[in-house]
Amino acid sequence: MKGKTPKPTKVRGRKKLSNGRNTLQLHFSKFSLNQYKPLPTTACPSNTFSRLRSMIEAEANDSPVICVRDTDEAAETDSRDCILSQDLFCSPDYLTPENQQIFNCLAFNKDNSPCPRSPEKLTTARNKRCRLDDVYGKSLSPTIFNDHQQDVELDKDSAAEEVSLADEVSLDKLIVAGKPNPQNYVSQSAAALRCRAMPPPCYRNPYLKDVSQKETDPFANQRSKCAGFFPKFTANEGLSRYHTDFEELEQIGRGNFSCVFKVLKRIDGCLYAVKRSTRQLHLETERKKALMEVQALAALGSHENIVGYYSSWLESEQLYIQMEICDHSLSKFKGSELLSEGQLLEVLYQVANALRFIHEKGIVHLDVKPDNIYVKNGVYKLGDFGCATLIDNSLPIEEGDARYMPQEILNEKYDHLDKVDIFSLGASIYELVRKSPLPESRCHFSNLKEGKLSLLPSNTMQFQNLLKAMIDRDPVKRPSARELVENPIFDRVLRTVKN
Ligand SMILES: Nc1ncnc2c1ncn2[C@@H]1O[C@H](COP(=O)(O)OP(=O)(O)OP(=O)(O)O)[C@@H](O)[C@H]1O
Ligand SMILES: [Mg+2]
Repeated sequence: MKGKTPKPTKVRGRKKLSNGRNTLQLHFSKFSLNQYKPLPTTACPSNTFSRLRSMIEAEANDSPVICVRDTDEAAETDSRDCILSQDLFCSPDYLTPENQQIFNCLAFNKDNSPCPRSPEKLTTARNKRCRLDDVYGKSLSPTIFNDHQQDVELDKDSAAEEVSLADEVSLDKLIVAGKPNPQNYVSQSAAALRCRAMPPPCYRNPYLKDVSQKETDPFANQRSKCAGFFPKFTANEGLSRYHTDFEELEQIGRGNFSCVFKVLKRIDGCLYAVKRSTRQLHLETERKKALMEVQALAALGSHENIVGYYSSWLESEQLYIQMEICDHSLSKFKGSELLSEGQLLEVLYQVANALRFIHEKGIVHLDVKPDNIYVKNGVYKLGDFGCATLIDNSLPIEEGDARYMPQEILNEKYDHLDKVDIFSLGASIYELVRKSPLPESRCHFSNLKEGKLSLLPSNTMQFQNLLKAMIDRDPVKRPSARELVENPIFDRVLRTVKN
């Protein structure tokens, strides 16, 4: 079709551009990386490259055929073919000479010409063979890989096989060599590259029963054979997503398991909080456990009184969670500033609202405490879902800070998990009223766990009775989150908000 840009097709590691009528040929087939010496900018053959550029433009404009033959081999090739060297345009980064300046000469970006596209995935036998060659290290100069690296030999029979794409990344056929065959080998770097090509597994979100029934990992078999090859992305390798995407400004918090940083996201210029696990999660079981926090946040979706969740990823075996940034947590008020009853009712109402939302979704928090309630522009938000679990007791339970836990959970009775959150919220408010931290030792806080509150002379009886109900020894007698937000005591709060 006139003016239609031809679709690139990958042939034997080269890019073919042809619309059948107008043809453009570019040959660099003898352009070996070993031979390549970067040209000084002044010595750049600008004529050749400007011709190259005008040919590409002519091709896009459906102009007449122009052929440039830079090599002898090019002359032998069918003039209807149009080949751009795969080595030139589609090499993995580690093959590219460090100081390569060829694109400077092409200056493609100046006129916003599109970047060369990655080759499309083909299923032809020729293509697969070509890729197999790569695995065997034939098509890559051995000098590019480190010769001193340990070689891994491939099963010879597999050389003739047509492999599927999944097979390409399979190391089923790799056997640690007794005697390396120089023809049939793949260096560890190449094997590692194959492993890198595997997408990470899809974890099942246990909080979304209907959506993700099972984990999907089509590469599970191959993955197990790649142990030791998985990349450990670090800042040193320049592959850190954290450092690529964010500018770290300052540390704003630290918990038992993580550090939280105030960061600037480079691409959108906005501030976020990024929480990074302090421990490295070496085992899959550890990773899955840590992931439950983000899975809970993701399953919940957004709510004004829950800290906003944006994204998460694993890097250097640590979990990173990108969240909405808040001003500070309520622990700031412990023992120092006095919060009025009106302010405390505000906290109570908003956090109860968050609890109502999460309980209705079948999730419980299990670590409600002032440290995990954040404030942003006067709005209170529940954060740190590291202990979140399902209300129906179908997931493992790891209770949070023992100071805020009711007796039944310490006795491992998990029948009313939603009421555990109610108790913890009551205990948190009680702590803020008293301005002194709840005692660490068990005997000292046994009164609270018995449902006993000391008198709070500066607070109304209505307020004290509500707190007392929230920390009742019997979980059944505690109000639910819904009953809590519907309590007439909050009419005051709502009236103030409306005004
Ligand atoms: N989104 C946020 N905005 C502002 N500060 C935050 C945010 N998230 C966490 N923080 C701060 O970082 C501290 C630690 O965060 P968090 O409680 O999530 O870590 P943790 O290791 O899971 O803690 P814990 O010891 O309670 O299990 C919080 O108490 C709070 O002060
Ligand atoms: Mg915390």
